[in-house]
Amino acid sequence: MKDSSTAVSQVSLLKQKLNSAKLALEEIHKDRNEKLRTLIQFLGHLSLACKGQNLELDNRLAKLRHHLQGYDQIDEALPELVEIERLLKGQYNHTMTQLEESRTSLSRVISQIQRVDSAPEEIKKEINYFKKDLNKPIHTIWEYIPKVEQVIGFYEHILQKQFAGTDEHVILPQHLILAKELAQKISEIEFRKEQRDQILVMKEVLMGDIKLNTLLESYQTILSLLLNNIAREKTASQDFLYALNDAISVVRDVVSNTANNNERSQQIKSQLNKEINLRVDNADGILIESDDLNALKTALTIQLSSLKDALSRKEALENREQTLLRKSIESMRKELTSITKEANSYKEKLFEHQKLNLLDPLTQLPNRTALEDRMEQEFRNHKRFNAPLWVAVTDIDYFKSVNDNFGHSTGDKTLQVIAMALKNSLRESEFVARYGGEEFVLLLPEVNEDNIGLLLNRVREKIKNIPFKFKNQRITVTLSIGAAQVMENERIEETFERADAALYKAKHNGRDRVVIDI
Ligand SMILES: Nc1nc2c(ncn2[C@@H]2O[C@H](COP(=O)(O)OP(=O)(O)OP(=O)(O)O)[C@@H](O)[C@H]2O)c(=O)[nH]1
Repeated sequence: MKDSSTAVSQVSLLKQKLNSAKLALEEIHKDRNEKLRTLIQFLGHLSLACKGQNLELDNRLAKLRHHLQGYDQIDEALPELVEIERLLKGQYNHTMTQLEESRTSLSRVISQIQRVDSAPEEIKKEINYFKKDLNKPIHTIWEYIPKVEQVIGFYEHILQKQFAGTDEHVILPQHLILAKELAQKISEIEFRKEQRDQILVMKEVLMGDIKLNTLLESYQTILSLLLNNIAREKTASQDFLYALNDAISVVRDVVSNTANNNERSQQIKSQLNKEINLRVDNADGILIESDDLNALKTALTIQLSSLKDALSRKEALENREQTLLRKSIESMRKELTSITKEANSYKEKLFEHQKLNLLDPLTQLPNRTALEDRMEQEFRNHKRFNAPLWVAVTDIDYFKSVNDNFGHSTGDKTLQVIAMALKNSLRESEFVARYGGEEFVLLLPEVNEDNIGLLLNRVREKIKNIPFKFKNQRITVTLSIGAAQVMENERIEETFERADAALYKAKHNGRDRVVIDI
């Protein structure tokens, strides 16, 4: 009985121990599973980090993760671990060799950059430091990447500098057209005497093989010359206005001073008049009242001396007044003379300017604006007097070849000679203007239909016979001319268009001829 109860208690003790052993085992399992999970996670990250570097390593890491999923397969995982360790070592050596190779090629690149002479000094210094630093070994790819970035930075710097310094931008056909147009425009603008040489040089450059930068610089220079001229004109008119303003203030001061003086004089004068009247009244009273001649004499003498005194004060006052007035008039006259002079010179300048605005600066012939004015005027006369009026448009033949073969300045001189010859071949009442480029327009009033052909052919022959000699070569320059007469109920602009169309025909039919639109 005693034994059985001992056995029961022993069994119960053993049960207890078994239970607690079970619990402890569960605890160990739990702990192991957690550690395995962490290990698998770690392997997952490791696989990701190594992915793509070595295919075998990738596979083995995946296998290892798989083995570790089950406790039973842990033993199978051990040989995998040894293999992975071997592969990792190999991978490390491979990476180190690659890094060393990359470091050597980076050194080569940097030596090449060092050879770029145009590199800025500060960059050259930085490159030197960088090259020294590159002698130290590189252990990881993460040390290598910033170095590559630095080299790219050096390249960028040098390229930027080179692009900024270069003026070899590509010049396109439209740039050349712009350059020619600019040359043309500046021949139509009147520049100041001291600016003309600069403009001539610029024109020559613009007509030649120009670079884009030079074209931009020319635009900039012309703009600043024009702005400078505008500013000068503004200053001239401002100066005149200031002078006018000063003169007006002086005159206003003189007038107001004179008015003040006058007022004061008037007051003194009226006092003096009162005093004089009083003295005369007193003298009257004395004459009436006095019986004694001696007393009368004495009293009158006193009154007369006071009267004399008042009169001489009045005279002095009037003299002073006159002097002041003379002075005022004199200073006003001076101011007016000076302002008249100023106004005259300003008027002259304006007139000159107006004249210049109507003149073509190269040929000194009336320009297109002047032509438009004259056309209106001639058209009015034609309407009023019912007299014939002709418009002739003329253009130099193959003028481009003069420029191309002998230079633009020879072209300019040719234009000047032809312009003069055209002007000299016309009568006083006739008119010629430079319409633009190598085109001229003639207005011919009072020429009848029978004579127009003769007249224009004479002009054409005259130009053809000018003995031009360029580079020791005798050159004949010819004109093509188109003409039309103003018809009834026609605007002069329409006549112009018909004359222009006739010129086109003259060109088309072989040039050096006159075509009249009838
Ligand atoms: N030197 C100079 N040349 C000018 C001026 N204005 C226009 N030209 C030139 O005149 C030439 C006109 O050429 P085109 O319109 O081709 O005519 P073209 O050579 O005269 O030939 P056709 O008119 O067909 O007979 C261009 O080369 C212009 O540059 C100027 O003020 N000075």
